[in-house]
Amino acid sequence: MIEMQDVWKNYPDGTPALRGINVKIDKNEFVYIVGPSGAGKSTFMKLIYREEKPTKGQISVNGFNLGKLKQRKIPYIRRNIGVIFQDFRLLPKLTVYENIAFAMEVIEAPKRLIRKRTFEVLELVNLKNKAGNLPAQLSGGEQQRVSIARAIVNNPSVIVADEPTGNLDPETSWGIMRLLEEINFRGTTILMATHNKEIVNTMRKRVIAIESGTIARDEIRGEYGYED
Ligand SMILES: Nc1ncnc2c1ncn2[C@@H]1O[C@H](COP(=O)(O)OP(=O)(O)OP(=O)(O)O)[C@@H](O)[C@H]1O
Repeated sequence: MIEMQDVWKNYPDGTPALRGINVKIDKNEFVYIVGPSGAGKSTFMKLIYREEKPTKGQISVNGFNLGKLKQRKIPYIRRNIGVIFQDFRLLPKLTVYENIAFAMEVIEAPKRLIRKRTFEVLELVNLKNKAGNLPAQLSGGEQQRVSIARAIVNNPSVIVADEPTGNLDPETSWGIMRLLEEINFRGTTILMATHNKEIVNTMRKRVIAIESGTIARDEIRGEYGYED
């Protein structure tokens, strides 16, 4: 469960990005974060995976207060939250297999488990046959599937996806959405920031709209609501 109480974020240069966010997201929800460019969506996500800290207010993930988190507990939170980006962010010199396994190596998982689990997620994203390829040898959709495999390999309870279909054509985007739906169905909470009107309006999930750093809308089976 994710909870924010009166969360504010000003960047060091003074830019106000979030202004008094209150929200609760339950285990197993699928939530779209929408809103105009610059509204604060990425900042909202970054606070959750602790890339940024709030200027004011409280954030908790699975009962852990992120503000009071001891340094040694940070790996636990990071492992519990998988992150997916628009530009994939795979390590270019590592193979598909190695990119995924690396996420388990950094948390010092046992070798045998790494091998077993990496093949398991490669199977789930249907890329077993590309295990030995480098990212540059894959299509955009395939690269995004590798990044999804990497995000879920440590069995996180939450996936944060910041415009995961932003660089993909419509058909490939739908493939990614089916995969995220499957992962959600298996019990992972998913937060996805997107500008994709068609996806939001077709899937009809919870929609949180952020405008000028505040929550302008929060609907259970919401719509995209903008024209871009
Ligand atoms: N590191 C930073 N330093 C200063 N200002 C920042 C920083 N990151 C974001 N901002 C500013 O904070 C505000 C919110 O940005 P954010 O990236 O969260 O918006 P967004 O809704 O994700 O936008 P987009 O849809 O274009 O990705 C914007 O005014 C932006 O310029």
